[in-house]
Amino acid sequence: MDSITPEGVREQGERPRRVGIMGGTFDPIHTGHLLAAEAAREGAGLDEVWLLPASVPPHKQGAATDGEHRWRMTVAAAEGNDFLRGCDLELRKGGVSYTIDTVLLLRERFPDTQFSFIIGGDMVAYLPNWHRIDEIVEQIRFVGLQRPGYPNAAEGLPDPLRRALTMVPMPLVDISSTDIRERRRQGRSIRYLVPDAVYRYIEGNGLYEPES
Ligand SMILES: Nc1ncnc2c1ncn2[C@@H]1O[C@H](COP(=O)(O)OP(=O)(O)OP(=O)(O)O)[C@@H](O)[C@H]1O
Ligand SMILES: O=C(O)c1ccc[n+]([C@@H]2O[C@H](COP(=O)([O-])O)[C@@H](O)[C@H]2O)c1
Repeated sequence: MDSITPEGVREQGERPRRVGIMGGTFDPIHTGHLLAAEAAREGAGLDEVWLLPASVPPHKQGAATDGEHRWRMTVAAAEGNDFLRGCDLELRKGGVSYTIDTVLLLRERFPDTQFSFIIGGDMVAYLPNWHRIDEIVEQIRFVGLQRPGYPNAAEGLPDPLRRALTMVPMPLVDISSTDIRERRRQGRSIRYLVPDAVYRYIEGNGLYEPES
């Protein structure tokens, strides 16, 4: 039975902190990522979202920009938002960033935290192909960002994956890191596609410029 304090406030005990992990290559981190983090936080009732840049992403071809630059852009993107923070666990570890390894480490380091992994709607259908996905599903939940006007990708998934996934709505934001890199190569503007602090970092460090 819950106790009633002298002030009449019911004490229900603390619930575990809920943290969403938003993993990505973040080359560079952009406004679409931040809107996704915020939609997941609100839609899934998360207390915080941790932005986790991968060291070597498992399913991507080609080398990503140096991890230190991607980390600094991630920190810059999180600036000024108390619900957002960077997590450098995969960059510190190095090598290919399989989510199962990260999840096991996080569970060990933060046993009282409830973790969810946030993924874009385009990723949901590929979840069954993730390395040791059966073990990941035993450890954490997923939050998928539903694209408006698109069928719910979760419905095609087998159980228990389907049960482990919560879909939340997010406005369609047609921004990708690939497009941002391409714009820089062509000398076109990327202003407002990335947060101002990230824009200044990219300009200040001459990132994604055409090879001279
Ligand atoms: N515009 C967007 N809206 C919603 N989710 C996004 C968007 N862009 C990326 N994501 C999601 O963010 C996560 C990390 O994405 P990633 O860092 O690979 O960015 P990207 O823009 O897709 O990169 P690239 O163009 O280099 O493939 C993935 O789960 C991806 O689905
Ligand atoms: O572990 C896996 O097999 C796996 C396969 C594809 C993607 N992921 C993770 O999903 C996140 C988004 O990946 P990406 O390639 O869109 O940057 C990132 O944290 C990856 O490490 C993980």
